[in-house]
Amino acid sequence: MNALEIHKLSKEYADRYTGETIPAIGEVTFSIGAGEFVSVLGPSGCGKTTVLNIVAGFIEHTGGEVLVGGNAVHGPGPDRGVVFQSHALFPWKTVLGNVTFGLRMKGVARAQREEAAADILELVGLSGFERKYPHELSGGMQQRLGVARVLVNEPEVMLMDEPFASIDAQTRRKLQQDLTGIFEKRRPTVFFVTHDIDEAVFLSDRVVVLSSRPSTVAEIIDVELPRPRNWRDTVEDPRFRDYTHRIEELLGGGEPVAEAG
Ligand SMILES: Nc1ncnc2c1ncn2[C@@H]1O[C@H](COP(=O)(O)OP(=O)(O)OP(=O)(O)O)[C@@H](O)[C@H]1O
Repeated sequence: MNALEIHKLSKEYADRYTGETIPAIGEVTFSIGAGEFVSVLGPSGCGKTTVLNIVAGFIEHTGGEVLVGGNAVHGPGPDRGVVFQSHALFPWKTVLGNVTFGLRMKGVARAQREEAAADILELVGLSGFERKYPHELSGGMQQRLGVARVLVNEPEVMLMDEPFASIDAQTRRKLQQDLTGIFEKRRPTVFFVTHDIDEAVFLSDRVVVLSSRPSTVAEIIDVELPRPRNWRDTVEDPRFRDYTHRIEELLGGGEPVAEAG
């Protein structure tokens, strides 16, 4: 069974002033297998965040179906964990308090939640920072804490909406590398929204490219690059450029790739 199934999803917004109907998502169908990393890319305003927010249960869809672990989505739930761009950490809680919050809500005993938190903090490179507060961490560390906080709850699907968008280019590369390492060790199911083609190809098993609004799936690219991945080796693989060129073409921003021969 797929961890996430999106079937003929559509969404219309009503314009707040005119009441006019705005079709945001035309018809989108794709699925994500358990333990798979799938990115969604598309032109600005095509509805990527809308799809993610529907899967998260933050907004209702107009048509079609979204299933998480076989159950229809009609609101937020603990089977989905969202990593926000702006971290959404609790500023008054320590690193440990932020990571264990979800487990506490689920009634997991203290010893068990602290053990789970220790594992996750080790995985994301935040061991030793348990007693710090979010404001004492760098932007990159806060982002890793955001990932840890979601991962520790072992959601059916982890949703990430441009988590690195507000981070400087240098740190961003490092965080992408870290996220790949975390993914390869834990294999969560990830639905990742991004504008960055290189990022999508580097991180993903598959990239879903959406058309402009009202969006449909233009193409799904299977990224057959070996894991474990690191930036240096991955960009040197000629297939990496083939994938990014193909996506550029689909988004209408790149030169057509010359036919071989
Ligand atoms: N609450 C809303 N009311 C009306 N229209 C909306 C609302 N939210 C989004 N839209 C419209 O729906 C379309 C899709 O928006 P969405 O933010 O999902 O796109 P996106 O692909 O994530 O955009 P970007 O690439 O710029 O982040 C846009 O045209 C947007 O203006």
